[in-house]
Amino acid sequence: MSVLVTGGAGYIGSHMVLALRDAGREVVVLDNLSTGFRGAVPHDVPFVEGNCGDEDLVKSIITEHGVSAIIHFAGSIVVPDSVKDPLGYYENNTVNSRALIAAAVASGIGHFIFSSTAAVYGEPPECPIGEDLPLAPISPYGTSKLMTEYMLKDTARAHEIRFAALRYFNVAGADPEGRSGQSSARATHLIKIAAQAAFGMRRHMEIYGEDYPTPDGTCLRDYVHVSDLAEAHLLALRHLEAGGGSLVLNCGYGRGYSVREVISAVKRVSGVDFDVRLAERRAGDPPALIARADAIREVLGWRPKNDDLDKIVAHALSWEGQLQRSNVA
Ligand SMILES: NC(=O)c1ccc[n+]([C@@H]2O[C@H](COP(=O)([O-])OP(=O)(O)OC[C@H]3O[C@@H](n4cnc5c(N)ncnc54)[C@H](O)[C@@H]3O)[C@@H](O)[C@H]2O)c1
Ligand SMILES: O=c1ccn([C@@H]2O[C@H](COP(=O)(O)OP(=O)(O)O[C@H]3O[C@H](CO)[C@H](O)[C@H](O)[C@H]3O)[C@@H](O)[C@H]2O)c(=O)[nH]1
Repeated sequence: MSVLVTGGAGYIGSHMVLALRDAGREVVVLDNLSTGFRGAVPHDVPFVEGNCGDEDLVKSIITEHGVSAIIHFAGSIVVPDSVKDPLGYYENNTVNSRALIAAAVASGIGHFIFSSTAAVYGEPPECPIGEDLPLAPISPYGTSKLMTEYMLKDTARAHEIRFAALRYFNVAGADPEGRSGQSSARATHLIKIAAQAAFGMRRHMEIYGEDYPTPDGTCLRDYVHVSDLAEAHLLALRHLEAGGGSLVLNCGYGRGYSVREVISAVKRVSGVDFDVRLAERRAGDPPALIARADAIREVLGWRPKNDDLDKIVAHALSWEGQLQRSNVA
């Protein structure tokens, strides 16, 4: 029995493919390569280039590869882009997810794991953020993801399918063995940008606002290592396969670091004192997003191995170095 990974050529999906293979599972990847890289998927893993919203294609992959579970990473992920192009985001994140879920139901798939996000909470009234806080996304990106959570909940009531929606906080780092990492040069994420600055690929970087109500005035985020996140999906898959019920869980460590603390860590670990400037606040950035993280540990027995900011930064830098060497070569 095989696991279908949509978006498996992307940043998080490629780490999932590695984790599944390391666990001895059969995998097939479906990705349209809009932001992913063919080279991120090992050559001995079956790869189909196409749209996860193509129901007939998904059904044929399920039949051909004997798929028993789907892990769905495919989607569009840049929050400000979703504000400029809401219908594009609803199309790719919600409409295509609907088609994927329909293909799963029609093909008798019993287990479905979905990449949700802390963005479903919007600007939460309290922090750390428990799963039971109000769901009030403030961007089309967050809403497009929440709508997929709702579709899964309703579908699981009506059909023989159970799901896990994992609400990721800030995903960062790279495979500790150097097999994958965040490859998109256009990435907007803080640690990726700071790593690019450390390698001289940017002349400087900016801090978006230092007048937030936080200890040093910059935003607090809960940075979770991408390999720990992949491990959480494996545990969620085992939970569903063992007959466990559907789940909605935060995936973070429950500790926040400020933008300044992250930049200091990148400077300390890289040994490079790159230029950092102060800029205006970026629209839509909540001051603090920190997970209440006990449920995932209790329910799934998740024991992250990389819960350490310097380690996350070291792995991100190591991957950035590999990327740079391969671009120069
Ligand atoms: N990176 C984060 O911090 C973060 C946080 C919360 C949630 N997420 C979610 O995790 C998932 C993966 O994010 P990522 O950071 O790896 O992004 P990514 O852009 O690296 O990966 C997305 C992958 O999906 C593919 N894709 C996009 N639309 C597709 C479609 N219609 N059909 C087939 N393939 C398609 C892309 O080519 C890419 O390989 C996304 O759903 C995202 O919303 C990410
Ligand atoms: O060059 C930069 C980049 C980021 N930041 C700041 O660093 C913090 C983290 O920003 P990221 O862009 O790395 O991450 P976000 O918190 O905006 O968002 C990420 O996490 C969210 C959930 O927490 C969503 O899932 C979203 O998809 C994902 O990009 C923010 O305060 C941001 O303003 C800077 O100061 N300078």
